[in-house]
Amino acid sequence: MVVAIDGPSGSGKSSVSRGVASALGLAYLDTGAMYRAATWWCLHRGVPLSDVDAVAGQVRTLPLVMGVDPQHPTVHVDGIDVGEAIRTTEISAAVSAVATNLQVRAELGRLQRAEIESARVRGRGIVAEGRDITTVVAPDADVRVLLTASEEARLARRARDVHGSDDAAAVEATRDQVLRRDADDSTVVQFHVAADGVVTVDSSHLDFDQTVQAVLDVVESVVGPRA
Ligand SMILES: Nc1ncnc2c1ncn2[C@@H]1O[C@H](COP(=O)(O)OP(=O)(O)O)[C@@H](O)[C@H]1O
Ligand SMILES: Nc1ccn([C@H]2C[C@H](O)[C@@H](COP(=O)(O)OP(=O)(O)O)O2)c(=O)n1
Repeated sequence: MVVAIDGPSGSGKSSVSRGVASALGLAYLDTGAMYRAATWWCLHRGVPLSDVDAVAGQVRTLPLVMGVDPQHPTVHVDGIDVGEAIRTTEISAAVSAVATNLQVRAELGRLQRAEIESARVRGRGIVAEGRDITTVVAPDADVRVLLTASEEARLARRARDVHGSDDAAAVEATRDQVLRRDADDSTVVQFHVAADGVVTVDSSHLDFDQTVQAVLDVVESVVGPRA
């Protein structure tokens, strides 16, 4: 089974997808981490992100290994564990420049399809999450979900993650990496409105466990009850 989940920043894609994958015994692919790893690789190699062709060339050499265990997802580039390095504010601020490069999207989309196919062939199935999984990377997925949440809820969640608080100052400090990044990313991929056949789950008024359950309910409604 392939489950595709898209949505904006802070909607809960990564955490909820991991919860769903764990509950169903599926692999888990964080495609945002692949764009972050590509950004890290270009900066590590001194490639200016404004040079579209140089970035695309560098990403074609990306020696990326994604660990797809939902309990312990990992990201290695050239043998280096970059799991923490790709979550820094520097990468969060820079990643849209790489994610809006259409040559990069073609290359990473190819890698993502290969990961999904390899999970399918191994008979394990996978939950893949990002911005264009339901529409471009795996439009034929068995289950397709758009996970949304109000701007207010998304900002508060990210503020708690990054600053340990959701007071006004923390929310303001988070605005760039949530709303500006979504606005930039939206110029090349549409993840605010569900495409045909994609089920919307709005997590604004749900807690984490309720959101995982809501997605599991969608899975069950599409593929039937689990054995
Ligand atoms: N339904 C929810 N209610 C409250 N907090 C949530 C919910 N879903 C996710 N979170 C929390 O919000 C934060 C952002 O979630 P994350 O999975 O990183 O979102 P995304 O991958 O969409 O950016 C995390 O700390 C996560 O635990
Ligand atoms: N399938 C995808 C996944 C992520 N991206 C882009 C969008 C984001 O700016 C970056 C990082 O994604 P990530 O899911 O880690 O972002 P969050 O911080 O969880 O909101 O990559 C994309 O363009 N397409």
